[in-house]
Amino acid sequence: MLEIKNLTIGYATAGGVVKAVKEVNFSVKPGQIVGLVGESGCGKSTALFSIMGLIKSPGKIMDGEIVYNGHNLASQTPDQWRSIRGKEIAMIFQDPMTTLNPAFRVGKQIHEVLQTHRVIEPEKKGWLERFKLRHKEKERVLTLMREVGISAPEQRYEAYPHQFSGGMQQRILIAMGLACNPKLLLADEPTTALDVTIQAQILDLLKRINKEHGTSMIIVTHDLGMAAEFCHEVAVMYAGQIVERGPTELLIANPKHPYTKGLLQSIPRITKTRQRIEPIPGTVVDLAKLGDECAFRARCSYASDDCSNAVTMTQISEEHQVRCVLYERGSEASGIQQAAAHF
Ligand SMILES: Nc1ncnc2c1ncn2[C@@H]1O[C@H](COP(=O)(O)OP(=O)(O)OP(=O)(O)O)[C@@H](O)[C@H]1O
Repeated sequence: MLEIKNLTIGYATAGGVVKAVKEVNFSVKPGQIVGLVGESGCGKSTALFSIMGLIKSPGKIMDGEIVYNGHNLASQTPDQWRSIRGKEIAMIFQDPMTTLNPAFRVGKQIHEVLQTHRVIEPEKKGWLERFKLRHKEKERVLTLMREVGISAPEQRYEAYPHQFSGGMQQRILIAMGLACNPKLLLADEPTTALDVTIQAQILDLLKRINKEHGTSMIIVTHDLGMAAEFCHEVAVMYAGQIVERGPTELLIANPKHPYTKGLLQSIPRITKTRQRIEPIPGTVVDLAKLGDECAFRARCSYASDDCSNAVTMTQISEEHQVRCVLYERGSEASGIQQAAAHF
């Protein structure tokens, strides 16, 4: 359904071009949920926004393809992009308060998505037909509100965003995303602004939508624990590159990259009392200063001189890939493979 091929996105800055996304490859199959996971500044949102055609200057797609159902979106005109945005591919943003317009009633805001894409085409232009169309569209809005768990939608249609809690506002955004029955839903940290119990409810809702409508999803999150529960596949990003990718169960049970391992060790677990959480030392490298070397080497306890060269993706098994010199072909000779075995 979606294949990202060798995608590189750069931002022009005073200090030169910063590659926020660098030679990224991943795919999404119909009905699949893929998680893009990593710390802040790793390029997750840039990768996600590019699929919606929302990279703005000084950002630019420098290389690669975004192939959606056989068409390369990266070479589309803004008009072509507009025709699929919201209809085929929709997006839920991180903070509902900045996405919803505080001056308009929520029902009207969901209604507007339907109007923009004309899911229900007017057969004729007479006043009766227009009245019937408006009625049908309002019914669709109420159905959407009910589907995302908003009770008494008839009354709440008329309410303003500030009259809803954070969780309910996020449900409104999900209803807007679903309005045109998209095949692919993109979510940028959809639960970050919510408290834990509400987070779980929103994730349950997204899971139900995925199961009932077969909607594929890409979820961007810094929380590997959340991705482990929610996604079929996980791609771990670091400094603009995917460093490990694979089916969730495989990747969680058998993480290969030191960064993935570090992310896993920093997840608190309530089942283990007095468990020691091991934060990853240091911070994400400054992308402007990054060359071809492994971007994680300064924070990695396994770093060696070999890490100063460009690192390619190594196929661990049919579906599991990792970008680390510990697993690169030829490393056996230098004995590094032994370190990997103990890792
Ligand atoms: N408008 C911009 N101008 C210059 N550089 C930018 C711009 N936007 C992003 N970047 C660069 O791209 C990098 C990746 O940003 P991006 O927002 O995609 O990361 P992220 O992993 O989604 O982080 P977050 O979770 O904080 O949104 C940033 O660290 C920054 O160096």
